[in-house]
Amino acid sequence: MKIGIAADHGGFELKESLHTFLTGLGYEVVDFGAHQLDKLDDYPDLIIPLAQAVASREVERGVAVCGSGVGAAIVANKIPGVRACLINDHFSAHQGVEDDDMNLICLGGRITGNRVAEEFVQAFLEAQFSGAERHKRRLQKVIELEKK
Ligand SMILES: O=C(CO)[C@H](O)[C@H](O)COP(=O)(O)O
Repeated sequence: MKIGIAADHGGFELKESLHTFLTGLGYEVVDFGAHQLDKLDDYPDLIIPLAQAVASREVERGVAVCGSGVGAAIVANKIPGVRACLINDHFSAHQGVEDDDMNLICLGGRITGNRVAEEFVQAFLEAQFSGAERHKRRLQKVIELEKK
């Protein structure tokens, strides 16, 4: 599975750590930056290219990190086809995929420790959309809204 990752300065260290973790698990990782720590980064500059790559399916899923994960989630969800969420618990990391077909996970580099973040990301990547009729029906309503 090809995974895209991106972070601003608030998420840089966690993104670097997750890059190593994901490579170790055998995932192909596409790093959309930042490629060095720059305290003047603007998170949309890093997260939009990642979100576009998720929407176009250049990468199958995305991991976006900023200081809190909030800005990353806000901007990623502006890209049609992206279903991003800030994740701070293990249950939502997999249930967000199983029920809602979440395709981009957002994390707070100033909130979540590296080891816990690894567990969230692994749960996210190993989860699959259930395909249950009720979830498909709800997802379709989200897709219809996006078209308006
Ligand atoms: O979390 C974020 C957005 O949601 C940013 O990483 C955070 O706002 C950056 O703050 P600063 O420029 O003060 O380092």
